[in-house]
Amino acid sequence: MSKAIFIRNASQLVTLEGSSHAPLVKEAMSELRMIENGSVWIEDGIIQAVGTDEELLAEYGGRLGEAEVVDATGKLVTPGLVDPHTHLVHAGSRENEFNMRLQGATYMEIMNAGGGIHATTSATKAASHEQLYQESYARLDQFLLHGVTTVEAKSGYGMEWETELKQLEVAKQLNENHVVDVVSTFMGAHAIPKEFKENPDEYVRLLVEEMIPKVAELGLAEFNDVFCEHGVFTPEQSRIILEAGKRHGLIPKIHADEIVAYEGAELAAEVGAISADHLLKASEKGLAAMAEKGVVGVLLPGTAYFLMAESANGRKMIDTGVPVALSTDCNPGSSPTVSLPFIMNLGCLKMGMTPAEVITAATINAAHAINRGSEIGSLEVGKKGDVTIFNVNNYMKLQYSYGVNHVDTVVKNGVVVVKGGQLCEELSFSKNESA
Ligand SMILES: N=CN[C@@H](CCC(=O)O)C(=O)O
Ligand SMILES: [Zn+2]
Repeated sequence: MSKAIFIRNASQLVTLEGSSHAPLVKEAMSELRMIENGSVWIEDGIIQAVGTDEELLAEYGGRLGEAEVVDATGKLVTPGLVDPHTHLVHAGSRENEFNMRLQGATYMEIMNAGGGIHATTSATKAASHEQLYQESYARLDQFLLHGVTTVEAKSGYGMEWETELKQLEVAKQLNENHVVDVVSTFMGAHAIPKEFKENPDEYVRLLVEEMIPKVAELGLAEFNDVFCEHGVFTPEQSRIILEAGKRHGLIPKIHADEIVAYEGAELAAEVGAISADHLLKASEKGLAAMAEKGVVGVLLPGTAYFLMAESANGRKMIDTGVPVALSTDCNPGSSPTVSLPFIMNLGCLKMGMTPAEVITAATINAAHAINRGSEIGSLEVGKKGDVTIFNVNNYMKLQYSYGVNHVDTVVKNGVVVVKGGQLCEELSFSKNESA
């Protein structure tokens, strides 16, 4: 059992209280439910009280000696950030492709020539379980240093059973051993493997009849994702794959309308996906359907930035009523970053979102995109003690002052794991010890 934590006197404490049941939409995305001079009492890993410092002192003043006090005077306190779309578990990097793209090659040209996702697939296949674990563990440390306490992680750099299994097992082990929570998605449908180029439907059959049932049976993923894109999986193939996942209890997610308009947003609404991600080219009809069905739009402005493409229109999506979340899309090809705060800055500057909206998008709405809205994403009684403290005194400054890591302290499951912007070395980062 961990010591109580008393975070005191934040200049702004963003609670986002009251939105655990459904993601926030439209104007409600700007309602941060902020408390000035705010404090939080966490015990046994769970938030016990949230209010002004005066209110909490009245309730817990007699127990001050029992708690580790974190002075947040002059600081911004938010729920631990949530990243709902990453390709965390992979081996290697692709700076050579970065160079090729700077000289005019496109992402799809590189992939169709056997690079891109295929290059990372080869590196991931060749890596041992231990290598993959260590590389991904180091990335999780970096996520934590940037204020992120929960990360979704997709497989998809195998596209054959053995390597998909290795990626999912690494993700499971990371979730067990690292303080950051890792939520798994099966993405065997990340590309058409080279061996199936002439007969992609045969690979779809393999996914539907063999891989998806095995993943579900082993309990290795909660979600099933597909790259629905011209030249990758067609909407019809995507529908077949997502429906198969549903039959096995895997919740659909979809990489939709990233490079060309392909009715991915419409498909997400039709199959009842929890989120549709990318959406750079999504149609108005598709976005309206997503808004109606409450499908979260996970926007990845870091990918557009890195691929030198025009960002998705976050402003229009919010005004249409789509619940919007933000993510790094951390992957070695189109977004090699772990900085969710930088992505939030891009949300403002490239997608017309406000500083308040991007906080909602990286906390409670991101939590809903991975079915965790009732556990994380807001600071309220009964939720996990996941808190990020920034060295700025107001939420607007977090986006205004960009390119700097403002994270001062991170509390995960009620334990201080980052202090003064550094990982706490005394912690072994084992969940069993921190919870
Ligand atoms: N678009 C497809 N998948 C990833 C990129 C993966 C890669 O290039 O390795 C994405 O979400 O951007
Ligand atoms: Zn992705």
